[in-house]
Amino acid sequence: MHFTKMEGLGNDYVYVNCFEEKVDDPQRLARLLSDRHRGVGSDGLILIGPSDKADFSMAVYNSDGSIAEMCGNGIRCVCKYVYDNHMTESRRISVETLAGIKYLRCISGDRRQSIVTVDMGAPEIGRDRMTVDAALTEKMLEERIDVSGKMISFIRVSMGNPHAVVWLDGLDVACVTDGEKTMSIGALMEKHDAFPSGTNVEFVRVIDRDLIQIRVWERGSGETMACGTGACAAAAACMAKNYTNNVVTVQLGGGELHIEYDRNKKTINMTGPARKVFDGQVDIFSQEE
Ligand SMILES: N[C@@H](CCC[C@H](N)C(=O)O)C(=O)O
Repeated sequence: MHFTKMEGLGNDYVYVNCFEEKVDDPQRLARLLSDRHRGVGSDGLILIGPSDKADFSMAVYNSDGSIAEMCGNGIRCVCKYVYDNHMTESRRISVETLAGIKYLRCISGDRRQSIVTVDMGAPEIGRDRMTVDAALTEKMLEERIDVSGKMISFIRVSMGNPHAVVWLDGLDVACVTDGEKTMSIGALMEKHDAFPSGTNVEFVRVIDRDLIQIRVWERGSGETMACGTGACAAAAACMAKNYTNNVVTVQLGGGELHIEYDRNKKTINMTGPARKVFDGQVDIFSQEE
């Protein structure tokens, strides 16, 4: 089976072109290929296929094989993949995902790297799934849960997939940045009863009204170098709390994303890089879990 490894800010996935390849058990394949010691090594698997509603479809599997509705860094790479492989001649494409149809524009690029903007749709904030503007007028957006004896406040945000945004102020920094302990809060929140479908967790530090820094514990993949939907969720939560302006730079371990909230459409645009790492070929029958 042919595949391409691609990454956005170090959030890396194995991409398979399902116009040409048949994948019988994508969840198992995701686990096999994502293994950083016995496989290709990635945060998950992304299948690019046909769609009757959009130009292409994208299916996302985390490294543990679980299904995700959407992947922000991954979808920018899909845009680069289909353009570079002449599957479209247009720099503007639509992609069907489990979180709806997303619209993308490849702004610039060469063989190695492209810059892509994605309309990520409307963030839904809090239990009542409010828009950013509606949430701005609300006082009680935050929820509190007991995570292994520690009370953690967070804001629930859906970008089509679930997120919990936690501010670092007031939280002992060591407990989210310190090796295994980072994992413990993120990992415990991911599987907490408060999130029936699990959750991604963003740990946010607001630098000023134009800049935030985040680390993300991803559902199904653990801590990653970057998360596109996580950056949008964190930015939306900051805007809803009036901590930042409507245009914000999000710094992640692997680099920066530019996030813009469109007041008229109520949607978020995300701009960032998409890079090809290498093409490869794998004999999936010889792979064992
Ligand atoms: N890395 C992604 C998100 C991938 C899916 C996520 N782990 C989930 O299960 O929802 C991104 O860039 O958005």
